[in-house]
Amino acid sequence: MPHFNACGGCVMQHASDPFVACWKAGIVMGALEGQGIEGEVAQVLTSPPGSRRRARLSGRRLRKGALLGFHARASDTVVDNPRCRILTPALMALRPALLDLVQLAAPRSREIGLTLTESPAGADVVVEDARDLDTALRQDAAAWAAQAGVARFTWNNDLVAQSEAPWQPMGRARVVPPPGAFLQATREGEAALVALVLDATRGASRVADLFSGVGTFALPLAETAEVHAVEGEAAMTEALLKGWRGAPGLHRVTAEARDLFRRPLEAAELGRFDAAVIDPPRAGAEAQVARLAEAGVRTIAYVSCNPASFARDARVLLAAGYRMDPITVVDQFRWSAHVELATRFSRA
Ligand SMILES: C[S@@+](CC[C@H](N)C(=O)[O-])C[C@H]1O[C@@H](n2cnc3c(N)ncnc32)[C@H](O)[C@@H]1O
Repeated sequence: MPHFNACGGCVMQHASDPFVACWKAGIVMGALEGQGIEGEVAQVLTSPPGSRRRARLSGRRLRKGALLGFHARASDTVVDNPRCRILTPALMALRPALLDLVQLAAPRSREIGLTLTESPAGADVVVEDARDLDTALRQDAAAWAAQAGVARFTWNNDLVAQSEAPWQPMGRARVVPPPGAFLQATREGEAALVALVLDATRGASRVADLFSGVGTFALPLAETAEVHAVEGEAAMTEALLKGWRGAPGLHRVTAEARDLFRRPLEAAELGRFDAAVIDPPRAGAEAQVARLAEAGVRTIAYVSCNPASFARDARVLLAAGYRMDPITVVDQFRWSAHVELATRFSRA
């Protein structure tokens, strides 16, 4: 653990897996207790080392060379980490090329952001806060992408090169997410969450997938149910629908770009669903959960990346008469303080 003391990506690399699992379960239990909820953590499913297939790193150009890594704890210092133990081997193999990219793209005065996503077609690389592209720099950037062998390369929202569409398997569909779009951080974590969601909604024939992203849950659900996916980013719903159209035989999937904080699905709209999946960002889904409770949707599979907002939303559902199943912690951010979980709420 050579970078454990400095790198902010991992705070618990010195601890055993059972200790970290227990610690994370304790964070969830603490959040529930804070809302006066008695709950149970049934299991903790931790993604293995070397499995993070999506990460946002920072890069800084130096007089000689470059730095590439996560930030130091509570600091804006970039910690260069040539032996990172969390990224996949394919992303680590890209590191020498990425250091060249930092030298090409970063202005002297500030760092750049690099969002890396592994796909079966090759890496999807996005740089942000990079130097402005002129003709010469665009050519250099395209040459970098060709030499690095990345599938797609986006520079300050500008598509510079694409040798192949960086698709992701979602059930039997193939989805090409927009550059930098959200994806579950590890394949193992995604598989665990999909299995939990499918299990929680088993038997449902019409499912609302709220905060659907590019279809991580919607497309596997469409094997057995009609799905209406709702997501804030139109580019993500478009990618989802394109993936669905390319996978004949699935049940009908419809999708809607909608801000679920300001305009949650109303109880009247929710009446036609016998199950809902909800996977909000860290803020939780206060407004949407209130409508789900009002509508009385029978089964709700809740996936959360923040135990505190989850516990607040859980309290609303429990007060409305729902029962909460034991919780599964899905740890895609091993050695960090980040905690994700999934459970089912149901009512008769
Ligand atoms: C935790 S991600 C889950 C995505 C998807 N369920 C998955 O597993 O890949 C949360 C999603 O909510 C979307 N989102 C964020 N704020 C939103 C809002 N106000 N209304 C609708 N969607 C929003 C994000 O774009 C992101 O795709």
